Amino acid sequence: MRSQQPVLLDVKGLDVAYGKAEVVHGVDLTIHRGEFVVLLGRNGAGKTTTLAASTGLIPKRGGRISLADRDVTNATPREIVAAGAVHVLEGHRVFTSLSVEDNLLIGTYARASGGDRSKLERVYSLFPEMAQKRHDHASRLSGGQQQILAVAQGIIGEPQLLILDEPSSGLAPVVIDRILQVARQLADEGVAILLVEQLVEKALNVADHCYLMATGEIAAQGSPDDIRAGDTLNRVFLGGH
Ligand SMILES: Nc1ncnc2c1ncn2[C@@H]1O[C@H](COP(=O)(O)OP(=O)(O)OP(=O)(O)O)[C@@H](O)[C@H]1O
Repeated sequence: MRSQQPVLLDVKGLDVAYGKAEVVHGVDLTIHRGEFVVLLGRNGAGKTTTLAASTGLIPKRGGRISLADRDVTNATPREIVAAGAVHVLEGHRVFTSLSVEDNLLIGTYARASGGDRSKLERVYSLFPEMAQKRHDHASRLSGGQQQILAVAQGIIGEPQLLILDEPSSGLAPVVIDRILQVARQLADEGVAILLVEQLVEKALNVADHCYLMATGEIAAQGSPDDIRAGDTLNRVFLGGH
């Protein structure tokens, strides 16, 4: 059964176009408080575009978006962050000329807790390797470590909704598992998670609810078990939908 918590993010009838090419058509997507939602689909299905339009990063052609009972359809990315949603972008890189710790502190400025050092310890306990490297320049981190730092930068702002666009890309399997585990832990603590992920089975293992996207539309939704049970996964990933 789907979460009974109140709806946190409500996307209705979202249409997005790049120039004349409409790539997202009539997408409806809801996330409840503390729910872990995964958005799956083949390359080019429109997942990243859906996230970016939902957080005000790219313009919408149509649709309405509400976040924590506020209409944020026309809100700027900054207003969306202030309303409680932090979006960690695909392939996000950090400020390489700053230390790990300064990069994290920037994350606290995203929300009202700006500059609050007390938030650092929590993130260091989730990602101990960041604690070890707290005084290193982010340029000295590997690509994978920078990716973890980007996720940590999102978490430290204590969002109500954390949006993660392919946080696993380029990471070793063991690191991917850790990031997904941390995201699951946050959801258990009441933070809603919206994850876009190519690693279908790993994502289904941690999510509460799944949306499958194909050619700019929601092709199916359900619990991970529902999604595994039907032929929808094959249809969306292998078929020509
Ligand atoms: N800036 C852009 N300008 C024009 N077309 C774009 C732009 N970004 C994405 N597209 C096109 O929009 C469609 C949806 O892309 P999008 O990146 O949202 O898909 P995706 O499901 O996130 O794929 P991936 O898993 O590869 O990131 C694709 O056909 C893509 O080529």
